[in-house]
Amino acid sequence: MEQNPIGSSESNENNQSPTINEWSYKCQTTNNDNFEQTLVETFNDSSINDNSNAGRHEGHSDFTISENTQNLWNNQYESKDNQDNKDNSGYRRGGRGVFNKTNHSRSSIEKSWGHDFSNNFQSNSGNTRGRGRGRNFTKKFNEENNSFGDESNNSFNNQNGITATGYRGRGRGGHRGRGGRFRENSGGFYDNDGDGLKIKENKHSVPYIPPDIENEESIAGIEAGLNFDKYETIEVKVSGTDPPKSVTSFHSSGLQEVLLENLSLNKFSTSTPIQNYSIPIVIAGRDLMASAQTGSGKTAAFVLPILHNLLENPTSLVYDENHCEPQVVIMAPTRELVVQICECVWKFSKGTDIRNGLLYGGTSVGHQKSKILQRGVHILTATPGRLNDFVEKGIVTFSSIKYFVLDEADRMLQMGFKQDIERVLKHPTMPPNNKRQTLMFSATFASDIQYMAKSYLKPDYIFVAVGEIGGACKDVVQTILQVGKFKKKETLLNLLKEMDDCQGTIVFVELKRTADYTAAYLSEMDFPTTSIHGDREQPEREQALNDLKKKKMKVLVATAVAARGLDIKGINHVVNFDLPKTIDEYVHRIGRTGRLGNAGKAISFFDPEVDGQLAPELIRILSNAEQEIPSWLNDAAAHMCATPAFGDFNDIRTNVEVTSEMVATEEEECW
Ligand SMILES: Nc1ncnc2c1ncn2[C@@H]1O[C@H](COP(=O)(O)OP(=O)(O)OP(=O)(O)O)[C@@H](O)[C@H]1O
Repeated sequence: MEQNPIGSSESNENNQSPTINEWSYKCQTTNNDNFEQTLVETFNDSSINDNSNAGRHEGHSDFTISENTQNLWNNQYESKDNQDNKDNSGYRRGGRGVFNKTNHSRSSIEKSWGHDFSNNFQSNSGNTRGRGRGRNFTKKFNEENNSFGDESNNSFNNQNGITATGYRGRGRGGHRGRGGRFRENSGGFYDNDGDGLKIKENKHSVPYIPPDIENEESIAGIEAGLNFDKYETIEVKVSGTDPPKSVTSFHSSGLQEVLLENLSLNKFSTSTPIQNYSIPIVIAGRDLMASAQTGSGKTAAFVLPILHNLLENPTSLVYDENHCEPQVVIMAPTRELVVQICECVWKFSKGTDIRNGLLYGGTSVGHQKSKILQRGVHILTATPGRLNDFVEKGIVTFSSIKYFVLDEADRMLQMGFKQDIERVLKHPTMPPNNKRQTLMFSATFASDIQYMAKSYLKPDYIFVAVGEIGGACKDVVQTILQVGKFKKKETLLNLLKEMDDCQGTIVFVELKRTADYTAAYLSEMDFPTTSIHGDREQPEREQALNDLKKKKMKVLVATAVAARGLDIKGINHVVNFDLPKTIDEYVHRIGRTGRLGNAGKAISFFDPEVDGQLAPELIRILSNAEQEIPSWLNDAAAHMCATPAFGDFNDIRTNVEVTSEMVATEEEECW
């Protein structure tokens, strides 16, 4: 097994000798002066040894580590500011952060700081420059083993310019036995996670090791809702020569017994139309382009027949200490989505010899490399940037490929990803399309993308469309409100207040900083809120989703990064605080609710000054999904159609003044 890390930045996590009593702090400004101040403090407190993953940050030192581990938490810390901030969300206002030891109980701190206090310490207050005396105690105390061992990330982030970064100690209290984590935030450092991103603030230099897929419970899917039976009534169109006949159930599909057992373990009793059509097509060895509405089970529709075929015709895995040859590559546009797909593969391949691998950015290259090289992988699920990184290094080659799958295929073939997909498909080791099976799935498939996608498929590929291609899920009640930009905040707040319970709400915004501000604002208004966007570090992104899943947070504010594919139980509302640029994106966003026959609600703020060009398409989507169309929207659409510029649909926001740093660019968001 390959033990050596790739790249120098990983050396920290592989250094076996703990830096027991040594703590290094860097307080760096993120402004252009490149001011850097490094504070190095050495503590000789032997009691720290056992829990030396604990770390801390401070702008100015008025903090001392207590005498022993127990005292560390017995003498609790409290933020004076916290009383005012009422922050339960991981978002914090005010940058003073003077934390004093008090005799408060730990639980009171957890309560007042929120679960995420050490994970995401951010000042959003705008007038705290120079006063950044806060510090972040970076490890929560684990009462079970008397040590510090959570996944917090050593960050103190004052948005006014000072960012303290910490070198987490290493030792026995660690995160799965590895060492600490180092965060650079000065703007002058390259990360080495291979996800293709350039210098980016707020990224770990020593990458994150994500948790392994844990258990069935943690990845349990959504349960079928009352409208599940309506799937039967949806019209299905199939084109292509001699398409294999569809089936009517999992049992009649001829899937291997072990897969049927796993289906029943996962409460998949009735198959959905896309599964009924895709399973026989893939089993028969045909290429497939398939479209079906959001939340209707497309993932299982490709995972199950692939697993079946691998089990029916097993071939030896090729791998050694330097490289591996997956037999299946599944690609998807976002990190969180590839994790989810891999979980699906994992739960259906249980009890078989199928080995799964996962590659995505924002995580440790060394860890992922050692994982896939340890035992080889049949099925590799990956984001494009990280996969190409591994391909360029020769760690992954494609000579054994039997299946190539693009989930969210239309997105994968658009700008930002297309080149990466081509690099994979044109790799010298990749079998040509007549020597592999290629499968493409999405809820949306614009005709130009379909046309482009054809070139990657065998000429006799099958096209399956369940319902309207690109249509919205009819189980989502869509409401469009006319809201100008200055009224959005207030309208959002009122909406949340009017809900019986806003648990499970995703608020979509266009800009990363809007995501931060909105999340901070809602937190202050007593709605536990977290956020996900491209500037958040990977552990924070995963934490945000977990917090929503586990109902620690009620609201998730998200950019495009969460628009596609994410399957989270209990999402009852989607709010488009900002409408997206394209109607397809709208369909995917509102599809985060109303999944698998469950009811959902989507409320969108339509700002006539910005969203006008979306009106005609919005009306089409609403009308096809049998939704109410406000008369003012008809007027807006009529006005737009009369405007000569109409038709330049992908360019609807060119009149908005935004700088490149403000925009959550698709590439950045989706990798
Ligand atoms: N036949 C089934 N029986 C029970 N649950 C199912 C079935 N098929 C899928 N599911 C569950 O339904 C949910 C939605 O499935 P999935 O995420 O594959 O939808 P999708 O069509 O890919 O959606 P999107 O277009 O948003 O990516 C998941 O929680 C999945 O576990």
